[in-house]
Amino acid sequence: MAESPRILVVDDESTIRLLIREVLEQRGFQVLEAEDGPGALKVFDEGKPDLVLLDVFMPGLDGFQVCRHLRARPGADTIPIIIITGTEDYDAIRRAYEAGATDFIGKPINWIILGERVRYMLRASAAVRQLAQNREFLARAQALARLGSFEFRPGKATLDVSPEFCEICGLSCPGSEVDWEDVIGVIHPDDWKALEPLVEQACTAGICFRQDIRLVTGNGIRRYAMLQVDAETDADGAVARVTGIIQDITERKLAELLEADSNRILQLIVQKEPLERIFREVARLLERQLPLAMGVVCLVADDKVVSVTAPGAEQGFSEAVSGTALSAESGTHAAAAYLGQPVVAPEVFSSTFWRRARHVARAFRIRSSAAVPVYSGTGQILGAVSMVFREEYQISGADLALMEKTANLVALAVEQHQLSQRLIHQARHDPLTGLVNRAALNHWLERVLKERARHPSLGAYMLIDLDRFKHINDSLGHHVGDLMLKQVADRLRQVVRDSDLLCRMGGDEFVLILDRLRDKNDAARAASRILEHVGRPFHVEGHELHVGASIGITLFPDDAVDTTTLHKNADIAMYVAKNQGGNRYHFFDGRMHEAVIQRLQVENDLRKALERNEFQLHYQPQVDLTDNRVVAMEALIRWNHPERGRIPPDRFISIAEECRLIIPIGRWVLQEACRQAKLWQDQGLDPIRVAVNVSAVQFTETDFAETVRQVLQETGLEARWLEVEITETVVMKDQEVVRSNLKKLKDLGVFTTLDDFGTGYSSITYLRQMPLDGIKIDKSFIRDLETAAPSDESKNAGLVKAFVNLAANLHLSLVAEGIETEDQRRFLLQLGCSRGQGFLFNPPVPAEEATALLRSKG
Ligand SMILES: Nc1nc2c(ncn2[C@@H]2O[C@@H]3COP(=O)(O)O[C@H]4[C@@H](O)[C@H](n5cnc6c(=O)[nH]c(N)nc65)O[C@@H]4COP(=O)(O)O[C@H]3[C@H]2O)c(=O)[nH]1
Repeated sequence: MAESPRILVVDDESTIRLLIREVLEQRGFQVLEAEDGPGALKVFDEGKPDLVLLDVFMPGLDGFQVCRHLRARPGADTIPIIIITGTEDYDAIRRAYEAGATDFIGKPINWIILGERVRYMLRASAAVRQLAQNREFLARAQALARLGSFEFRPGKATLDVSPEFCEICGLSCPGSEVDWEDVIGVIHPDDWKALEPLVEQACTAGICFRQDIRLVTGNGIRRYAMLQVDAETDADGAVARVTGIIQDITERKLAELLEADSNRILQLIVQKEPLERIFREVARLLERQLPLAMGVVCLVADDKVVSVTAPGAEQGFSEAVSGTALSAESGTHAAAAYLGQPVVAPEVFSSTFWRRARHVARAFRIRSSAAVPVYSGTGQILGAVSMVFREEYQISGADLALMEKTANLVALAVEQHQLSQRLIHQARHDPLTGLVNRAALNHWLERVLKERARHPSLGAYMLIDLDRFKHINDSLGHHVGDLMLKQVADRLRQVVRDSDLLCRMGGDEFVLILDRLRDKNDAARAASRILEHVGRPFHVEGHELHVGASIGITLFPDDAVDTTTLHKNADIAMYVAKNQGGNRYHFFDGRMHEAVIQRLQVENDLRKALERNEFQLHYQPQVDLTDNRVVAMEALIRWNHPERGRIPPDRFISIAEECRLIIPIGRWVLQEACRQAKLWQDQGLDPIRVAVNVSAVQFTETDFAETVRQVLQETGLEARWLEVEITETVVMKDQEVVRSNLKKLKDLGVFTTLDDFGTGYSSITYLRQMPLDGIKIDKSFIRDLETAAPSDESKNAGLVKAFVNLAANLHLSLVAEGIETEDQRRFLLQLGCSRGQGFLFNPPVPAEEATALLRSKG
């Protein structure tokens, strides 16, 4: 049950006090008494009454004074104090109110209404207390929600505002009233432009609105606020009052801004915008979040600050910071990057982080600063994000967290940039040599050609193709080949000037573009230097390797002004250089074109020749030099071209080899020769060996021996009647494959001979290692034998003698080819060579004639 209200009765007359007690206790109140002022204050403090009945006239402290003392007590402002005074004593009544009395009761006291009066006063004071409490709650709630309220009458120069309104706007509002002028003064001018017509409409037409605005307060700190405005109309429909709330939405707005800014920066990163532009946005993001700060983004490399982006900085700031060596004392940016951790300097001039950079701080009026390092995904420090303040500023944990966020954006941008730089580099460069590739060359050349169209000057397009590289690749493997190409690229780099462009087109083909030449001799000199550099021996994994180069040069704009034609021209010139034995350069000449076109024509026709049955085999006998008996037949291919007549093998074999058509053609030769040899046997002729020339390209196919086995099987010829002639270039190829194929042929029972012996490089070691059956001395050694008497020690005679001895030592059969005269035959016999081949005995003839020959001389 609620306790009954306590009433303090203060009167110096004890009878009055008694009477009042009587009346009030009957009505259920508790009564406390005091007979004078000091006693009243004491009882008030101890008894905590809910209402005070106070007589005005008392000795010592009178009622007015007691009333003032009571009101000054904490919590006493809402306690009803009823002054007892004379009814007609208006002066006392006025003074009682001034002293803080709630009401008065006139003397003589009307005892009947006293109780009612007290009860009413208690109820009223409870209501007032409740109201005050509500108001307090509201104010607290508004403060919590950062919500302020205001109202104004249209046309009036002031607004009535709540304390929170003032707090949000940064205004002092005495009497809860503020001038419109002051309010407009804190609204961002751009936002007021948008707001003014809305306020106008609210005042004139009662249109409600809601609007976000920016507030710029005295110390420059911006806040974001949301306004919601409502209008009340009077009975005539005219706007009587406009009320509204203002809410501080800075936190939410900054979070939204942060998200929007971050998203925009991410988009810039994805769009691969320049780093400088992205960093500017990052700095601006920081400044939008912390308007007092200046955002700075630094990149570091080689322990130095290499780039500084600070859009809000005064001129000269970036230059002053750029190049700073990283240390813990050269400013927070350098310290964060140096230490790899966040660094804060609340007071720059006493901070050790600025010890060696105070001049910068002084020059740019920096008072506080903080920085965080920018880490890459792999833990490498890329730079620092920092904020500097021109006022002293206490950097908070939230500020550092914000900087960390932006540092992540910077890291992302840098990594994305590095990645795209790498991709661009990869797309434009040859991974093996690091030189630019074909695509980049075309791009560059097109630009140069366009530029030259406006400002003509002489340039050269130089196609460099290595000689004998394929041989190195085939024999020593791709690994050695690759290392060799790298070394070639390095040597070419030494020759070129900065303004030239060196490119690897693929394989062993390089292009060098020389721009702005004085004359074509400049290009010739460059080509000579290249030949000289590339001609020196290379040392790769213990091998000493020799390659040369064939260089084709074409000039622009003289020969052509487009990339395709320039390349074609250089290719033709290179081809000519190669055909002349390589290790030389050739300038393009319009007449070369015809020759190359012809070559291409041959290649085209060759492709059709097999199916059109245009090949034929001729046979040339090998004879016993003592009695001219035919001991073997060499099959030699002929091409009967429908338009160009008979084309000798020298004119098409190498082309067929280059385009690998030699493989099907060679198989056809093998098949046809075996078929013919078997036919001769079937025709009752004495069996003889048929010798077939096998190209290096064909022989180094790993399944060559298998092809031979199949052909023998298909034609029914016994292996011992087949002779395979390979040249020394074959032996120099991939020796493992060659040895293995020779071994397989030997196992099959096929006879193998080394053709054109003496023209190549085959050493005796090779000969010993290769399971061969015979050698065939090249015709060039036979040519001058006739002029030398047997006793003469002519060079060739000596060599042939040596070959004879070598063959005997290695148990190899020996044949001499190209015997044209009787003297040569005799001489060879004297030297110990008993087998030969040549026009002296018979030129190569078609199969029918060869058959007749066998019939007559077999
Ligand atoms: N000066 C002179 N030359 C003589 C004499 N006796 C024969 N010859 C020629 O010397 C060449 C001998 O063939 P090779 O050295 O294997 O040289 C051959 C061989 O390397 C190649 N060849 C021919 N047929 C084939 C074939 O079916 N396949 C392959 N891969 N190469 C072939 O073409 C080369 C040239 O063949 P051919 O024009 O038929 O030329 C033949 C032949 O006609 C002579 O007394 N004096």
